Amino acid sequence: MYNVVFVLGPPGSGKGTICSKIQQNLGYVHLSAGDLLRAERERAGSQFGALIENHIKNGSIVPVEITCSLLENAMIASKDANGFLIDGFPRNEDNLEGWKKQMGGKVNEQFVLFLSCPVDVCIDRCLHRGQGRTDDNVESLKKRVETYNQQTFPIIELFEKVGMVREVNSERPVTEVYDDVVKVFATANQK
Ligand SMILES: Nc1ncnc2c1ncn2[C@@H]1O[C@H](COP(=O)(O)OP(=O)(O)OP(=O)(O)O)[C@@H](O)[C@H]1O
Ligand SMILES: Nc1ccn([C@@H]2O[C@H](COP(=O)(O)O)[C@@H](O)[C@H]2O)c(=O)n1
Ligand SMILES: [Mg+2]
Repeated sequence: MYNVVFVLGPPGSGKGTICSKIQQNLGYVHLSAGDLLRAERERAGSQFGALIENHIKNGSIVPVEITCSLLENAMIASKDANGFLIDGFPRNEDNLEGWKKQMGGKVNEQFVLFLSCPVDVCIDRCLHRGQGRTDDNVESLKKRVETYNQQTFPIIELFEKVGMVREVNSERPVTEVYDDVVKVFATANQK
């Protein structure tokens, strides 16, 4: 059974940055739902390229059947990992229900790492990220934040109700954020 940690937080809260450090040091494999969708968008012959780009530009959420299959295929391709960091998923009810349907019984969900950071700081980070993302502009960011507030935060609250959320304030320098995240993993893995 795969160990899974969901990593959630507003756009630009530092999910990818922290996940890549955990991957380097703790042996978890980092799977970013957004990165997998961007790779599928670029894949020659994909039937989903235009649909994915439309959702990404509008900050809306791609149907779970597409995203969950990309995640499961990536997990199968790294089946010897200690565990997986599922970055940016589940983002809404459709994601959560689809995941349960497709992955229920196949995974051990350890906890949800919630990187909390004020939205104005997050937006500023995205606008200065310099990766040429088609959604790092003021118009798309407004929509992404709205989607986060209306659809993703309620999912975090659902996980909170069942005691699965570990919140780390990611407004601080990366080294400080990472130190706290390592403590969260140490506690979870000593059980
Ligand atoms: N703690 C931090 N302090 C300052 N800058 C940070 C911090 N964490 C990440 N950054 C920077 O902010 C930008 C966004 O970080 P990152 O891509 O990790 O966020 P994300 O949560 O994955 O965003 P998205 O949801 O848009 O994919 C990057 O340029 C990154 O270098
Ligand atoms: N579960 C998800 C995750 C992402 N998306 C789409 O990708 C965009 C970028 O995601 P990042 O995590 O890389 O910021 C996001 O705004 C969505 O359009 C998705 O549909 N479902
Ligand atoms: Mg990211």
